[in-house]
Amino acid sequence: MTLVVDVSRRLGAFNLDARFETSGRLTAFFGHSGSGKTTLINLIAGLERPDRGRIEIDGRTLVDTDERVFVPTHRRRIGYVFQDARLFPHLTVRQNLAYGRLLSPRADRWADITRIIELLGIGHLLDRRPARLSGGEKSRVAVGRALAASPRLLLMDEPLAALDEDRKAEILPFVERLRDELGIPVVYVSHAIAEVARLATDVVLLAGGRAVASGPADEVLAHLELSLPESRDETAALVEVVLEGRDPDFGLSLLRSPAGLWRVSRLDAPTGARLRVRVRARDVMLALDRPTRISALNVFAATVLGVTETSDAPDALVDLDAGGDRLVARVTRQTVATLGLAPGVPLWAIVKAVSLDGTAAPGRAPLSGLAPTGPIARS
Ligand SMILES: Nc1ncnc2c1ncn2[C@@H]1O[C@H](COP(=O)(O)OP(=O)(O)OP(=O)(O)O)[C@@H](O)[C@H]1O
Repeated sequence: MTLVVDVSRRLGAFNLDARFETSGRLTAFFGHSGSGKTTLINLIAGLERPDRGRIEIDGRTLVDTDERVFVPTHRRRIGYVFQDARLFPHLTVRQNLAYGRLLSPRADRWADITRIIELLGIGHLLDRRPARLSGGEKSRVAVGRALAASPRLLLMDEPLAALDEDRKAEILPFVERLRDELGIPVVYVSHAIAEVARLATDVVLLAGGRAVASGPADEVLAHLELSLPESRDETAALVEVVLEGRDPDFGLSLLRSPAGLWRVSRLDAPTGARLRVRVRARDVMLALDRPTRISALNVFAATVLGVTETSDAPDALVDLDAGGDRLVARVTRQTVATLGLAPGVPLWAIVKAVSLDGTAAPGRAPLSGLAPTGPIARS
């Protein structure tokens, strides 16, 4: 799916003026509160009209103010999961799902309800009414009802916002299954970076009503602070690893990626699990000589790909290639000068900590078995 957006919309004092294109399997709209995320998905869903502009999905125009095209919401075939589940309270789960199905024209129905029920793990809830469901169960049923309408695109507006951490952890694997097994493109609104890092294949960053960056998740998050200076500490590389096993002597988990072997605190996942770890720029140090006798366990040979000055004057971001893995380090501009950091310079990257968001790598996810661990593994 390719989603093309170029729209303006004024709401009181707020001006949305966003332009981007995405073909992601799961595109996250990430931005702080009030940045325009909900306004944008309301425009895509057809719940609001832009003052100016155009929205297209796979070449099909949904809105074009110049051409006076406005496809009404019910003809767009877009599923919408709201922050609150908005289930019909007087209907059972089964009837809520059946209602979703009724919304789709017979000829366009691809949704297999049995498969959706299995995928979301809601088979045991079918005869209950929403009042007898937990928050997490309501969210899963709301996703099921949206899918039952055989949408071409699923919009999810902070579907986990009302849930506590345990319930969130329960739902995230289901979102991963949607992304990886159902093949339906998802736009997922969030202001939680760990969720975005875990789920997104692509990211659109919103700030003050503008799309300030968009592209593959790893590229956007590696330069996050260039577009959102306030998210400085979250600037990070995403590294796909395989859990190779456990170090018998010290109980550390061993992760393998093209850069080499990573040692992190014990991770509760099956051997062979494919995971995505987040390596923050602030947690990577650089050395021209191979460091010896240091406390950090994860030291990788790398080459400088580029140096970018940040808006914070003393700092720079250094992009690195570590055997095929992309890493990013934040150092001072003085360090750039002293070490002579420039494209092609070989060096050593010392990783001080790795974030484990209970993350399954997009497209190659194990379906279960990964319980989220503490957020940071010191190494
Ligand atoms: N109908 C309206 N009239 C006036 N201002 C509005 C209206 N709807 C939204 N706004 C304003 O537009 C801005 C963007 O709102 P929006 O809900 O799109 O942000 P958001 O990024 O989704 O925020 P959050 O993460 O808090 O849900 C906010 O400043 C909001 O107050």
